[in-house]
Amino acid sequence: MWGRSSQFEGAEGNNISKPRLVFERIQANMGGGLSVFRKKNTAAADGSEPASAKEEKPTEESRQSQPSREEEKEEMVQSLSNPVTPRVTEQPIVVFVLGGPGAGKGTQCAKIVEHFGFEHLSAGDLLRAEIKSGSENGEMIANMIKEGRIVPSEVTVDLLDKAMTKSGRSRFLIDGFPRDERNNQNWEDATHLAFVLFFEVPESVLEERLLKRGESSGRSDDNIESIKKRFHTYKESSLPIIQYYDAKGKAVKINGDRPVEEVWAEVQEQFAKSNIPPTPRNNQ
Ligand SMILES: Nc1ncnc2c1ncn2[C@@H]1O[C@H](COP(=O)(O)OP(=O)(O)OP(=O)(O)O)[C@@H](O)[C@H]1O
Ligand SMILES: O=c1ccn([C@@H]2O[C@H](COP(=O)(O)O)[C@@H](O)[C@H]2O)c(=O)[nH]1
Repeated sequence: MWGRSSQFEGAEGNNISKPRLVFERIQANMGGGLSVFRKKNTAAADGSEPASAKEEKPTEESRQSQPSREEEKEEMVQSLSNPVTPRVTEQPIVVFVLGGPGAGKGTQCAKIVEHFGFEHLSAGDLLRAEIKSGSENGEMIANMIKEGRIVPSEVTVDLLDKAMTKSGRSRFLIDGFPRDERNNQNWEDATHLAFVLFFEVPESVLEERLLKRGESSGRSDDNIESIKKRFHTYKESSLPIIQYYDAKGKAVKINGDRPVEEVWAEVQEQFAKSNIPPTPRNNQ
């Protein structure tokens, strides 16, 4: 599918189903934050299966307590005219930043933040912060990261969701997510996905970069055992997501195997081509 041959070729015929965009949009002023993720039918933190359809069937009582269409419309009109919460009038803009481990996602995101006023949310950073916070999921997350495995979607989307809400911003660079089909299915269309930046870098170069970074990063997964496992997970689970977005015409492939400034020049071109206005960070 990709023009340039890469060591990271996804599994042949991997058929990613279209995300089911069915979760009700919960906007900031409609009770409880900017929730952009579908929260139903996600796996539990221990990886167990979601609640059964039976459990989710509405009862007569719950049906009666549901607002009618008219009530919902009225609520929406009121929320739109509420001057305290103007954000509901626009969909948040999202750019996914994907690529293999060490492809330069974080490096380029830092530059994009400076020039284009995005909020940078690295899923990996959020998970590492969760470990440090002493959360009950900390040990499980730490193990998954060391093993190069993907943390249960519910945990990651919850962290992203909270970070988006807390930021109070309207344009987001989501770095290192979605990483597999489950992550992708949890994404809700309350945001506008502008495009997906995909940094393509040969595996040998990635390995060299990560080992170098490991000399000072202190990351539990910047060692050769973890790196090999991360590459495996990337090829098996993450590349098909990039291919899915490519098929939708959303992926922008960038050769990341060049000096940082050369990569950055192309990233800038891409942002200039998109219709996202360059807003300085403090004007958001
Ligand atoms: N274009 C580049 N050329 C050479 N080295 C680079 C380039 N971009 C980033 N690096 C270096 O490679 C390492 C990995 O970069 P970075 O942390 O930005 O990657 P990443 O994709 O965010 O990684 P991860 O997925 O592991 O979080 C860092 O040490 C960084 O300084
Ligand atoms: O959506 C995500 C993002 C990350 N992980 C886990 O974290 C590590 C490190 O991620 P980086 O993007 O390299 O910082 C990754 O290998 C996964 O174990 C995740 O599970 N889900």
